[in-house]
Amino acid sequence: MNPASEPRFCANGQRQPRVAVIGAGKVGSTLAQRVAEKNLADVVLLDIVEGWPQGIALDLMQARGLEGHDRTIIGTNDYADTADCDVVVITAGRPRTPGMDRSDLIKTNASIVVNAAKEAIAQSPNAIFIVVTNPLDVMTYLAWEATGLPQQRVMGMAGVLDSSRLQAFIAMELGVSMQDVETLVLGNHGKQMIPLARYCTVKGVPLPQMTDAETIERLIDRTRHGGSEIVGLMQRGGAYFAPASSIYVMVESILCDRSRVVSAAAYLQGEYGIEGLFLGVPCQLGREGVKTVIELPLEATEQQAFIDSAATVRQNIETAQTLLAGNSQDG
Ligand SMILES: NC(=O)C1=CN([C@@H]2O[C@H](COP(=O)(O)OP(=O)(O)OC[C@H]3O[C@@H](n4cnc5c(N)ncnc54)[C@H](O)[C@@H]3O)[C@@H](O)[C@H]2O)C=CC1
Ligand SMILES: O=C([O-])CC(=O)C(=O)O
Repeated sequence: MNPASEPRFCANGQRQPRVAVIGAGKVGSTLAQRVAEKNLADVVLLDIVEGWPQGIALDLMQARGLEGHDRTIIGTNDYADTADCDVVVITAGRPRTPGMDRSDLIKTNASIVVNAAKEAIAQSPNAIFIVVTNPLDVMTYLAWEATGLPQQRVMGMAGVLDSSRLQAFIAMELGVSMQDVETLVLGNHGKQMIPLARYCTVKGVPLPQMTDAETIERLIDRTRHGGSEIVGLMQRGGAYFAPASSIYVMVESILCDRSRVVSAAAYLQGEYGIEGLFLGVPCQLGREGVKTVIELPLEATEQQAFIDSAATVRQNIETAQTLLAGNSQDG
C-alpha cells in the first residue's frame, strides 16, 4: 500500500472525503480532475495499466497550485490504496467504436466490472457505488450483485448525461440559456431511452408550448443517438467531458447530502411496473445513496416504452450472466 494513500484528516479530526475512480481512461481521469479541482474530495485513481494512473495523478498534482486547490490525487494499480473511500466510481472497461452498439461491450466489460466491484467493496465496505461502464444498466446490475450491497447504495450514471444532452439541444435550437431549460430522460442508456418532452420546460413553460412536435421529435432523436454521434465524430472512443460532469453532479450530491433530484439508474421494486432491475428514473441522491425513487405518471405509450426498455436490459443481463458463468467454468 502506498503510504500517501491513507485517509487525510482536518484539524478538527474529520476525515477528508475520498473518491475512488476505477479506470483512469478518458472518463475516469476527467472525473478525477473535476473532483479535485472543484475541491470536493481526495481522489484515488486506479487502472490496470502500470504507470498510467500514477502519471495522471502526478500531472494533476502538479496543476494544484495553478488551480488553487489542496486535494490529493493518487494513482495506483493496487486496490489496497482505495481503502475507506466514501464513493467508488467504476469507469473501467472498453468504450465502443463506430458501428458498435453499447450492448456489444457486454462480453468484454462484464468480467472487468464484476472484478472491480468485488475488489473495491473489499476495501471500502461503506462506500456508495456509481457505475459508468457500458452497457450501463447491465453493468450496474452486475456490480450490485458483485458487491452484495443494499440496492440504494449502488446506481448507474446515464440519465444525468442524457438529460443534459437534451437540455443542450433544446437551448441551442431555441436560442435560450441552458440554465433556463429543464429536461428529463428515463429508461435504459441506449436507443430505447425515453426522453419525456412533457416534463421538459423552458423557465417553467412546457416544451410543447415553446416549439412544434416535429422539432421536438428531431431533438429527442438526436438525444437518443447523442453518444453515437460523438463516437462517430471522434472515431476512437466516445464522450468524456459531459459524462465526467454528470458523474460529478451525482458524487457531489452524495458527499454533500444535497438531495439533488437527478435521473439515474436506480433499483426498481415495482416502481414504473418494473421489479428487480436498475433503470433510469428520477431519484434523490444523498449520503445514503438513492434516497427516494420518484414515480411520475406516464402515458400508455411512455409506460410501454419503459417496459420495452426494461425487457432489453433483462435480456442483456441474462446474456452477461451466462458469459460470466462460462468464464468461471473455463477458469
Ligand atoms: N454511462 C455513460 O453515460 C457513459 C459510459 N461510458 C463508458 O465508460 C467506459 C470508459 O470509457 P472511457 O473512459 O472513454 O474509456 P477509456 O478506454 O479511455 O478508459 C477505460 C480505462 O479502463 C481501464 N481498464 C480496463 N480494464 C481494467 C481493469 N480490469 N481494471 C481497471 N481498469 C481497467 C483501461 O486501462 C482504461 O484506462 C466505457 O465502457 C464507456 O462506454 C462512457 C461515457 C458515458
Ligand atoms: O456512446 C457511448 O458509447 C458512450 C456513452 O454511453 C455516451 O456518451 O452516452
